[in-house]
Amino acid sequence: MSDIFDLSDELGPEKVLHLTNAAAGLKAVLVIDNTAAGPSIGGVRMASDVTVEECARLARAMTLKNAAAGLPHGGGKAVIVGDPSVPELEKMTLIRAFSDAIAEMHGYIPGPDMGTNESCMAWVRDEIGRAVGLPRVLGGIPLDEIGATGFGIAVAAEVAESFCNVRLDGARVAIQGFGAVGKHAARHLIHRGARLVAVSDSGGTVLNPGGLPLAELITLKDAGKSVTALPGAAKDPGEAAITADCDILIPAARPDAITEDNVDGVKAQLIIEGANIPARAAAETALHDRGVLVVPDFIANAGGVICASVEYHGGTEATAFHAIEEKIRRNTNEVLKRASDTDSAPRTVARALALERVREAMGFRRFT
Ligand SMILES: NC(=O)C1=CN([C@@H]2O[C@H](COP(=O)(O)OP(=O)(O)OC[C@H]3O[C@@H](n4cnc5c(N)ncnc54)[C@H](OP(=O)(O)O)[C@@H]3O)[C@@H](O)[C@H]2O)C=CC1
Ligand SMILES: O=C(O)CCC(=O)C(=O)O
Repeated sequence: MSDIFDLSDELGPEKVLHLTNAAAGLKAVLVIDNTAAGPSIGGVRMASDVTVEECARLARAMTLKNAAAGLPHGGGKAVIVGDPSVPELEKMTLIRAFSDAIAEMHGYIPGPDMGTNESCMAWVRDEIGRAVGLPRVLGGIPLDEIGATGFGIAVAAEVAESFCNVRLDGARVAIQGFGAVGKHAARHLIHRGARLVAVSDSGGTVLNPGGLPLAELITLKDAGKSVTALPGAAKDPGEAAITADCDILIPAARPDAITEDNVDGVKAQLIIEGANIPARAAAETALHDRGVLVVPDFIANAGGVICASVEYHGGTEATAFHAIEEKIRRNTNEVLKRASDTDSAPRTVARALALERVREAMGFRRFT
């Protein structure tokens, strides 16, 4: 970064905080991007190689996502440097130290993201009194456990059927990342007639053109194993899910999974972005130019934050699913229709729609 304000533009970030606590081994970053529409909501990511830039890009994605979904919340995100699979006591210490460090940052409401879950959010709430994606016993709606985002992905895919040549019934689906988003997206797409042909996690990829067994894959993950432990499937140690022979690709892991280097190998005709910022801009442009329909992250994966917002405002699980279905169906349809009418990339249209809402909200502030 050549200038410390390189990350800034007219929207934000409002705050970029480095949080450290040597005694607890804490190294974390919080980015509150924009709070014009209300206090920011966004997940807490725990991974060994997270950066300030990744956090800022994710926080901006939340600003756009929350605005596109019409939520009374701005965007923020936090990252904690660390291995999410450390023993529970170690993880709890880190999460509690992180919570303590953000206690006064009332413009940020933490939720779960990669490497954190409902229990982590319970520890955050215990420390500072605010968090979403809480366990049921605390009155929360455990958004990862119920698969709020995966459900929204399937709704987006259903809408996308009308804008491309892919039919969910019989479609071959490849999923990168088999965590909270990936496995529930798989479940809901299979329910709609699709066949899972490739799945990956950090251990590698398993492939079977005849279909992979969802229940067995989930059992392996629940037992702390990699999907590559599945017997009887072809295996690849790397990122073969991205270039697998399939009709629908769901990237549901880390940012920048689809790049200029692998985009030519992508065979899917429809990509529903489950992860945040899973494709480099140039790669997404190349896909659009080739006629591949890409439903952008902040439209397709809004299920989690819609659920989080419903929880924060006292709603029920049933209300959350209703809101996810209604908002994602309407937004995906609006974005894909406008994109088709104007021959534009869906992301261009979606961004304009979200920015319009953020700017309108900013117009009500004393300092806009
Ligand atoms: N949870 C939610 O509601 C939402 C999540 N998202 C985004 O979706 C993505 C996934 O989140 P979530 O499912 O919650 O995270 P989880 O931590 O539950 O799962 C992440 C999955 O990705 C896998 N993974 C990590 N690195 C790689 C890699 N290089 N190649 C393939 N797989 C990999 C992990 O493997 P392993 O199991 O081996 O660790 C794990 O299966 C993130 O980008 C997140 O920001 C977006 C909206 C909402
Ligand atoms: O607040 C949450 O945990 C869910 C929202 C989120 O982080 C996301 O959509 O990426």
